[in-house]
Amino acid sequence: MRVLPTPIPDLLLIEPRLFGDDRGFFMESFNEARFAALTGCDVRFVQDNHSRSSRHVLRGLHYQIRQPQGKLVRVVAGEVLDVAVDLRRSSPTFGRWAGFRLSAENHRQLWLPPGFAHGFVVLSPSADFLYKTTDYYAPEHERTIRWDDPDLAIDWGLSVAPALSGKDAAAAWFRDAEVFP
Ligand SMILES: Cc1cn([C@H]2C[C@H](O)[C@@H](COP(=O)(O)OP(=O)(O)O[C@H]3O[C@H](C)C(=O)[C@H](O)[C@H]3O)O2)c(=O)[nH]c1=O
Repeated sequence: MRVLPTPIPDLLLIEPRLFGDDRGFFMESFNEARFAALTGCDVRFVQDNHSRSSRHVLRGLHYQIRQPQGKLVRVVAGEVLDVAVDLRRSSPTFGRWAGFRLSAENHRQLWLPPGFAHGFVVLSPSADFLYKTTDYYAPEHERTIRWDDPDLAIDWGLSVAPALSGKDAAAAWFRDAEVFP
């Protein structure tokens, strides 16, 4: 397992160690002790999620303002552009975004600590997105920010309009969003 730095210091890109042979491959997709040793993050995951989306579906930007969730995300089929936005007002990278291609081919994972908005857009015909969270889903605390917010100016690499849920189509502007201290 390798931990790669990102433009936002607390966001970590993780490359698990792959053991390939003539049958295919094996990898430990998560190892608590190794994760803690390599990231310095001693976390407890309480929920595993799995979503499947077709090309150009964009889910996000989502976060929980209370019971904020740390997320360890990965793709097991297809490819996405995964985006995190720093919503911690005290952070030197407040309002900054960073995007990473996660795919079944590169096996890369992204660790987002609590305090980030998260979203992804599907680049392949379909994508299966798996992630662990450090707190439970709490819809009453969920907040959304528009994918196309002009102040964030996220480059999703899209040449067509994304497919959004009603909730995401009606998301808040970043300037009006509740953020973290
Ligand atoms: C997130 C979640 C959803 N649900 C139910 C609620 C809805 O009836 C249905 C679909 O929910 P939603 O449209 O919010 O799903 P996504 O758009 O994939 O939301 C997720 O997408 C972005 C990328 C994230 O980072 C968050 O983890 C999460 O907000 O699943 C649950 O029962 N438990 C859950 O943890």
